Amino acid sequence: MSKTVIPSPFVQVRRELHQIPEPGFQEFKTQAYLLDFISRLPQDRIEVRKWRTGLLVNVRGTAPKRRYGYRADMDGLPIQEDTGYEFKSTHPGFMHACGHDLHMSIGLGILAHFASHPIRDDLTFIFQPAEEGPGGALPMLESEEFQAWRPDEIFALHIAPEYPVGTIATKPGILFANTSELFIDLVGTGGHAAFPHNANDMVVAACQLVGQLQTVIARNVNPLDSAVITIGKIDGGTKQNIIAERARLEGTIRTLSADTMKLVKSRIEAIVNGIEASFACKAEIDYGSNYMQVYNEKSVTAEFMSWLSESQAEFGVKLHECTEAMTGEDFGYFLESIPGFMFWLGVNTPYGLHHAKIEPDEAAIDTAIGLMTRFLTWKSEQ
Ligand SMILES: CC(=O)N[C@@H](CCC[C@H](N)C(=O)O)C(=O)O
Repeated sequence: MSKTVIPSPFVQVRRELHQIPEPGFQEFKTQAYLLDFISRLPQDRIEVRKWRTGLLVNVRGTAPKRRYGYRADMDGLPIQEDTGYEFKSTHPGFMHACGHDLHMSIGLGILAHFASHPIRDDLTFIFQPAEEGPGGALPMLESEEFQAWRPDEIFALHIAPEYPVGTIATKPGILFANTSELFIDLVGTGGHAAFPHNANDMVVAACQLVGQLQTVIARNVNPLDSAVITIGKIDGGTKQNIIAERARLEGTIRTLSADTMKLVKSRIEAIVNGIEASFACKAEIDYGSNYMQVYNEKSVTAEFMSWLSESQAEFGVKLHECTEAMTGEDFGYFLESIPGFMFWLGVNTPYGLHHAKIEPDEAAIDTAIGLMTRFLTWKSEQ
C-alpha cells in the first residue's frame, strides 16, 4: 500500500517561498506572502509593522520583563536554479540558494507557536530584506519601527550544508567575517584586434589585476590571520576581434578584523594605481556595501551552548562548537549593539551555499522551530 507523506506545514511554507525569490529591497511578493500567513494566526497578541519590503512583528508577553528578537532574512540570489525540485523558482534567473526560504519558514513557525502559546516576555520577529546586498540590517536597525520594538537580546540562524540535520554549530566571539564588496572599473583605449599597438587592452589589464590581487592574501596578510579576496565576475570587451576599451571586476573582500580590512583595501588601491600606471588607463574602485563581522556576545552564547548541551539528547540535536567562517552576514550590525548570537543549522546537502543545485534537507525546519521555541520559552522562565 502506498503511503502519502504529508510534509510539515512549514515545509510547505518553505516550498511556496522557494518559488518566489526576489532581489534585495524588491521582496514585494515575499512580504505579501508573509503578511497573508501572519494574518491567519491568532491576532490577540500580535501587531505587525511594515518596514520597506521587510516586516516587524510584536508578540506581546503575558507579564513582560524583557524582549527577545528573532531575525530571518528574505532576499534571493541572481542564480538560475538547477535543482530537481517540482517547486522550482518561478522567477527566471533568481533562486533562494542561501536558505532564506528556510530561514523565513522557521521564523514563521516560531512566530505561529508563540501567537498561540505566549510566554511571559515580549518577542520581536524581524523579517529583514536585502541581506545579500545592499544590506537591510543597518537601516532597519536604525528605523523608528525597529526601535519601538527593540529587543534586549537577539538571535538568528543560518543553514549549513556541511552538517547533518540535527547539528547546531556556533561559538562565542567572532562567527562570520567583516565583508566589503569590491568593484573595479578599468577604462583604456579600444581598437582593431589586428593593431594592438594602437590600443590599450583592458582585458589584458583585468587579467593582470586579478593575478596581482592574489598577492595581497599571499604576501601582505599575516599568515596567522585570515582574509579572502574573491573576484566572482569579470566583464570586458564587446566582440572577439575588438580590443576591449573597458573591463569590470566584481568581487568581495573578507577579513577577521577591521584592521586587516584596512590593510587589504590599501594594498588593493596600491595595486590598482600600479595597473593605471603600467597600462596608461583609468581605474576606479567602489567598495559597495560593507558588513560588520558577526560577533556572538560571549555570555549569552555561552548560556545557549550550556542549555543546549544539557538538553540536546532530549531534543534530538547535537551541539558542535565550530570555528569562525569567512561568510558575511549583515546580522552583524544587530549584534554590534544588541547582545545575542547566530548559529549554523545543519541541512546536509552536497552543494554549498550560493550553488544552483543546493537542496537543503527540509527536516531541519522542524528541528529549528522546536529548538528555538523551547529555548525562548526557557529564557522567559529564568
Ligand atoms: C551567508 C552568506 O552567504 N552571506 C553573503 C553576504 C554577502 C555580503 C556582500 N554582498 C558581499 O558579497 O560582500 C556572503 O557572500 O557571505
